[in-house]
Amino acid sequence: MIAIIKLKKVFSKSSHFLKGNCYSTIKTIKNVEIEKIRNIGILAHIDAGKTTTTERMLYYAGLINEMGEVHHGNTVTDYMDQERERGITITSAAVTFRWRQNQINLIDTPGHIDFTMEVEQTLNVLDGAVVILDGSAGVEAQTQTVWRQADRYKLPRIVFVNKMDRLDADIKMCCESVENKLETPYLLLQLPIRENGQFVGIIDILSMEMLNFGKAKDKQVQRTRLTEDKFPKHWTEAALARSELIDKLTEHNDELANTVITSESLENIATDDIVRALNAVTHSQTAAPVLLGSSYKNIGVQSLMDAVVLYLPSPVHKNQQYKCFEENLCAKAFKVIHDDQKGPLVFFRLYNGLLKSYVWRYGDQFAFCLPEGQKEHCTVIKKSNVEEANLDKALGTGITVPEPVFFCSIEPPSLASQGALEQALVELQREDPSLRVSYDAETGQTVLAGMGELHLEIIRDRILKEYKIEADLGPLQIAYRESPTTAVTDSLTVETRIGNSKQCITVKMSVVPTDSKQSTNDALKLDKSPESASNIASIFPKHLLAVRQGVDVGLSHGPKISSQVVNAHVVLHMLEVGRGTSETMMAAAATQLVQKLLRESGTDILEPVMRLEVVAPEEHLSTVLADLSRRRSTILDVTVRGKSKVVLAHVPLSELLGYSTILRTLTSGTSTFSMEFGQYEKMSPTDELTAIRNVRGF
Ligand SMILES: Nc1nc2c(ncn2[C@@H]2O[C@H](COP(=O)(O)OP(=O)(O)OP(=O)(O)O)[C@@H](O)[C@H]2O)c(=O)[nH]1
Repeated sequence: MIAIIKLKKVFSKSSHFLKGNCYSTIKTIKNVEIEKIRNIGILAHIDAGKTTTTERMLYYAGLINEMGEVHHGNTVTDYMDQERERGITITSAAVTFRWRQNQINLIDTPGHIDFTMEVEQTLNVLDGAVVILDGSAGVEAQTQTVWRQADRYKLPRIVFVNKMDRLDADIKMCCESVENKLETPYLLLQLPIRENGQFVGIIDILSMEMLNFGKAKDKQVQRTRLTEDKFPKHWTEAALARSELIDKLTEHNDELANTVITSESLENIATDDIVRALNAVTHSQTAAPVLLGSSYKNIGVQSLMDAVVLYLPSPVHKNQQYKCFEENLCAKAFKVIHDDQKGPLVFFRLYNGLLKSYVWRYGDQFAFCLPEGQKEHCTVIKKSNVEEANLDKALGTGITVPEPVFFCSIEPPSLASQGALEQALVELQREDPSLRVSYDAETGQTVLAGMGELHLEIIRDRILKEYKIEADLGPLQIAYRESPTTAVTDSLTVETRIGNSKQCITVKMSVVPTDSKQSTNDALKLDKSPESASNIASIFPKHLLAVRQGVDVGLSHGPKISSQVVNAHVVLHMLEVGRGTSETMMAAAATQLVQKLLRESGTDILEPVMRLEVVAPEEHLSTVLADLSRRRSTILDVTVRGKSKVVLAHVPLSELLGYSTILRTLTSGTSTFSMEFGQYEKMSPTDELTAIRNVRGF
């Protein structure tokens, strides 16, 4: 049995469709052969039309009777209040529907970079994906990001070029952008039909048919065979595109290449042979099939659903990786949602075995949820009877949690609501690993760190609406980092006397700058040199743990602006602890020494630099460039996209606060932008001074 299972009541607050329908996946699964299941995600740049396309799919599958629209705030998958109000997807939503005897489990994902964590969690459990492009924009910045993410999970993909009804839509440009920007050969399967400039239908170049999708609510697609005498223009175009497709496919598929060699002409190649080759090529991810349409105008969505079934893999392939579990149950948790009554609910995909109760692996822990009605909801299973090596191979390394680049303090409206706020933050953080919550002992404040302005704004909104707490958010601040400039070594001895007992500790450590690519998780290293070896070997594990914790605290506050220290290792050379010395004191001594070392070494401030893409009409290009030059930016490229110019630049995040309003004002609302985190970069001395002044508030 395999499924993406959504647990009961997840959507109970607002979704008309999902009410009472929550176990449907499990029920239908029993009647569907595994080869007929598709676990897919919809991925794209913001506003390409993911939610609109999903809504059409649900309608054609017969799951809903009316199609919702994003601008009416009534789509099935944008179910949160914040999504409906803002017309954007914030959280992934899973829906299940039947399509021509197949079962499609589909996850609609957010396009905005601030919610990239949602995409990452989702990709972890999919078998394939539909990547949607805006027909007038082609591959955009966030498309490249999600494509790279999908590459990491080796997901077979098909591309759907949406918004072909727009006058500036250009299928050729879109295909070329797939090849150039995603570095993936495209396999174009359809051509647009335009009448008086209007997009009215599609030519299927495999079957050599014209597809007419009728009026808005029609579910039937009318197919008309293309013949040379009746439709000479379309026929010629389609015949040419078909031979180009076969030609390209033979480069990636030997079986089709052999068929072509033995066949008299390309026209004789059977559609089934092409479909088989397309299926193999898509699975191997050597090229991507491209389909087109306009979801909003209800053109092409049924063909896209057919393509999902034809070209994207069933779970069978991935399941092979989990055979090592034999009779054991294996499932991968990918999403947690909090329900008012039931507490945390976990979405997971089941790979192997039989589901009797709920089991998941989250991070490096296995958790086992007992069936409903039993008090104890969660127990951690420390050991599995599956070999660790097999387990890691099957489950992979898990998701990558992006670095937060913004933070702000959060305070409850009154002391009485402190507990409720803490609980809300625990729950929100469990749902969203890209939200970090910490306590700053120096200021006594709770600090939220997140992916962007919108991310933290949505968190505040959710605290207000879902938890009814009017929390105060401090001003948004940039998450700077500090890195040590030189290696330094020092030691520290601390002695205290409480009553008759004396506590004493001597510790010697170094702070060593490292390459930025080296992980700073687990920053403490042990000195393996002969002089230190015997002392290090004699340290009790619990003492080492205390030192490790102390080092982490020491690194969390750099000497310049109290920001996280990165690109550093701390090497422990020696630890001597007097009898009766507490672990708290050991940790405190380690913290004190690390901070002393950092002061001695001195630190550089690093700032987050974003990859910014601005799409502006030609007449506003010079204004946009002039403004960017005042923002310490590096212009990487300026390209043409239809009638617009696309500017790609590296810009420090601190220069982009409130950029959406600025760009709107500068270009009278005609331009759009998107940005993603690029890297941390060292600041110049003058910029450092400005940053220090800003952080310290003078
Ligand atoms: N002209 C045109 N507009 C479309 C089409 N499909 C979607 N739209 C519009 O584009 C806007 C964005 O559509 P969505 O479906 O919300 O896009 P999305 O990719 O889900 O957006 P996010 O989830 O917020 O990233 C909405 O106003 C849609 O009505 C289309 O085929 N043609």
